[in-house]
Amino acid sequence: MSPAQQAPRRAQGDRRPRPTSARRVAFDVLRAVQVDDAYANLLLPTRIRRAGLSARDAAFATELTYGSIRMLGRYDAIVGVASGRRVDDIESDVLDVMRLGVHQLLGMRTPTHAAVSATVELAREVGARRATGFVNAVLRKVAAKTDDEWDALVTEGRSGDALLATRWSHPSWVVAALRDALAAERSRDELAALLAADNVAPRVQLVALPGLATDEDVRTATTGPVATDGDVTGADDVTGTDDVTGTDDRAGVGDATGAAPPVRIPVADAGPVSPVGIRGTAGDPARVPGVAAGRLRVQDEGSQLAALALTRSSAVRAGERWLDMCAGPGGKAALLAAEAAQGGASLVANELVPARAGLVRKALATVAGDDTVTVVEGDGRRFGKPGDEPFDRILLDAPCTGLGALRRRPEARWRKQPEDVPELAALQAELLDAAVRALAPGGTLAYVTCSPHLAETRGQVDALLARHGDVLEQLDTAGVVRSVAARDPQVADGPTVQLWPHRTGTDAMFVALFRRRA
Ligand SMILES: C[S@@+](CC[C@H](N)C(=O)[O-])C[C@H]1O[C@@H](n2cnc3c(N)ncnc32)[C@H](O)[C@@H]1O
Repeated sequence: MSPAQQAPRRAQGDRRPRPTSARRVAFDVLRAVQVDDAYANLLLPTRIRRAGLSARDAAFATELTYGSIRMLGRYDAIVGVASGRRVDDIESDVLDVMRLGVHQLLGMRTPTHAAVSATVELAREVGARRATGFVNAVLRKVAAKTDDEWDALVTEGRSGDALLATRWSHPSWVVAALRDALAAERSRDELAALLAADNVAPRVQLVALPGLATDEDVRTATTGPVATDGDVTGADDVTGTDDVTGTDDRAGVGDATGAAPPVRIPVADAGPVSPVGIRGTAGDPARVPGVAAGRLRVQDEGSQLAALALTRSSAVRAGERWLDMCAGPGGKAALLAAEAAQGGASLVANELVPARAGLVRKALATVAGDDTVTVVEGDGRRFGKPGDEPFDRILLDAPCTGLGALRRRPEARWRKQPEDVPELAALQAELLDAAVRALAPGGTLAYVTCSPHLAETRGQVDALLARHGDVLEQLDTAGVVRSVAARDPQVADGPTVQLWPHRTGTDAMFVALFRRRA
């Protein structure tokens, strides 16, 4: 049993400060996510370091934190049934303690005694002493049933999106949005597999920057145990995701009617889908020499394909001018810069938020010199004014709901609201208008989102063509992505591309390519 699973015994009267346990780290991060709107993937590595957790306890804290946040909706339903109370009536710190306990019992298979006693101890430690009896009683009830039995109980009387939302711990509006996006490519029957994939911890993926990464970099990056996103302690671009290699054998859903065949997430470790991607990274990527030197970067392979779809859709002519309109924190800009340097093009990387522009500068510092890249700060909507020099290739990786990256951002599914969509869609449309203005005749525009929400993807493209169909021509994006990819990216035919985590093990990136008529 690891120290994380056993409450330390201390002599009476021992006044030394108690070492921070893995469970306490997970509790503190869960609280900060709820109360201060913190981001788990940014806060957790700091807290783990500060607590001095061993590698094993760090892994325990990571799974406990991420898993509890992802499965929060489902666990609240279980706590509601087990306690006989509305979760809204349970004090929030006590509820957080119980969420962590339920994840140990149902999500991590921690032995019942260890999970219950250590969670009761945690309640005491965080000042919820008054509730230790309640926590103990509820967790014992939870432990008395299997996950499948709980599934039947919490989904009883529910159907359609409400059933899927509870079973797979997604808000109903997100389930509906994902269903609509799959239905748009006649893949509605993949919904359960997608929802299940969103709940699997992603593995880190790296990009080997063209012209910079060496064979030795790639070799040293792939030797050793596989890391998940939570192991990333030092990379500034925490965009790693991966294959859905887990198998979730909880009774699943075949459709929204509640029939429950098991959902098997495909074991998709067929090697990288990006020609410059690396999967199966060894240990903490921040300690990989090529990453430390900036020749390799943590980056989801969907993001890599999106960037390469722009840079490799046609041969690069020396002297081309490229623009990354919304570049922060600089993941795609780094790949664009490496590609630009290879082809003799130059890149302007723009970002609205100064702190994020700083991250872009940092990302580009080791990739290309000032003759190749310029980082500028400001609103992307200012581009394309009369008299401005146009760009030959533009990447608009637009601010979006991020519903395509729910595996990596565990709290995102609970934080985004349906009301965010129209506001973001309006901004995306204005940025697209600016991109069209700024595009040179014959130039290529890549519109990219890490969201599959139709209002941000196909809907946005239809509206763009309605406004600018006279000057814009749609390219065969599916053909381009297939030609760029290292293996079949499993995308539907058509002028736009939607990647999916349950198919390719990438984020659900959307890509649409356009050419400005000469
Ligand atoms: C999806 S992220 C871009 C991710 C980036 N391409 C990468 O691969 O690392 C969108 C970025 O757009 C920025 N942004 C939001 N509104 C903007 C605007 N009006 N003009 C320019 N950038 C904006 C956000 O701050 C955010 O950094």
